[in-house]
Amino acid sequence: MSAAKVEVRDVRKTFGSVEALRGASLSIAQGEITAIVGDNGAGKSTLVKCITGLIPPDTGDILVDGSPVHFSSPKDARDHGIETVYQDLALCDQLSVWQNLYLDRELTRGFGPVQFLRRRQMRSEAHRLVSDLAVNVPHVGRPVRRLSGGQRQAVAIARGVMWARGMIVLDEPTAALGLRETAQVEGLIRRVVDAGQTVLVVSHNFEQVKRLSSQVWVMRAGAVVTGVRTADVTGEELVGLVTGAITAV
Ligand SMILES: Nc1ncnc2c1ncn2[C@@H]1O[C@H](COP(=O)(O)OP(=O)(O)OP(=O)(O)O)[C@@H](O)[C@H]1O
Repeated sequence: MSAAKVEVRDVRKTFGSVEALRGASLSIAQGEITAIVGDNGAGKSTLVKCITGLIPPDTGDILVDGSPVHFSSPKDARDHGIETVYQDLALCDQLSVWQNLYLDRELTRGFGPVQFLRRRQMRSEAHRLVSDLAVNVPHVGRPVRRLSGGQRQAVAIARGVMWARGMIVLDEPTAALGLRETAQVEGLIRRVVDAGQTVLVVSHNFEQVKRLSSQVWVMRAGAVVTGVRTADVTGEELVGLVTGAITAV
């Protein structure tokens, strides 16, 4: 299945007495970069976790390409074409770039219990992907621990591109990066969309949201309070929408 288009309708989630989501709704358009912004505690991570199968909503619907889905694990979301790049990146430091790209999804050949890794094929396909996306890594055989923060983020995104069949979710993709590496990762995110994927990005960086996204949803106190085309809003207005100083543009 592919996840070209995702819709969230009236999703609620409570943790004990905390209402993390109190009826959140939004839509994610195919082939675009959609951003979610909001202050600390607004519910962004919780909403993203519901979309990516990490936690189930209490009530409400998530629709993938128009059909309701019920994810009980990230694997369910992946089976629907949704790949997630979490802030911790989930890379294995001692393994190489290509081994990380195939982590837990290694290509094998053989019969029954006797399986061999297709190392050469994985390495060459990893090399092709990294070249096609112009990922800035020295070579795919290099251990990930020897890469910079930006290069590690790029490897994690490339892994998402490799396995996604429709949508990639990026949680604060450049939070830990300097200016130059941020620019490189933003370039990569644009190429992900050029390669036909849909991107959902959570970011605290309003300038980045302005540079990257076509649509932005604003969350406040567990609800999605407004959605605008990014071109129609200034950075200042975005800040106002997030804080509640303004309610519409
Ligand atoms: N596992 C949990 N147990 C209890 N409360 C939680 C849990 N996860 C989130 N919350 C609460 O739900 C609310 C929304 O949190 P969430 O992490 O979704 O916000 P956020 O917008 O992603 O914030 P931030 O930008 O700080 O990451 C907060 O009040 C938070 O404390």
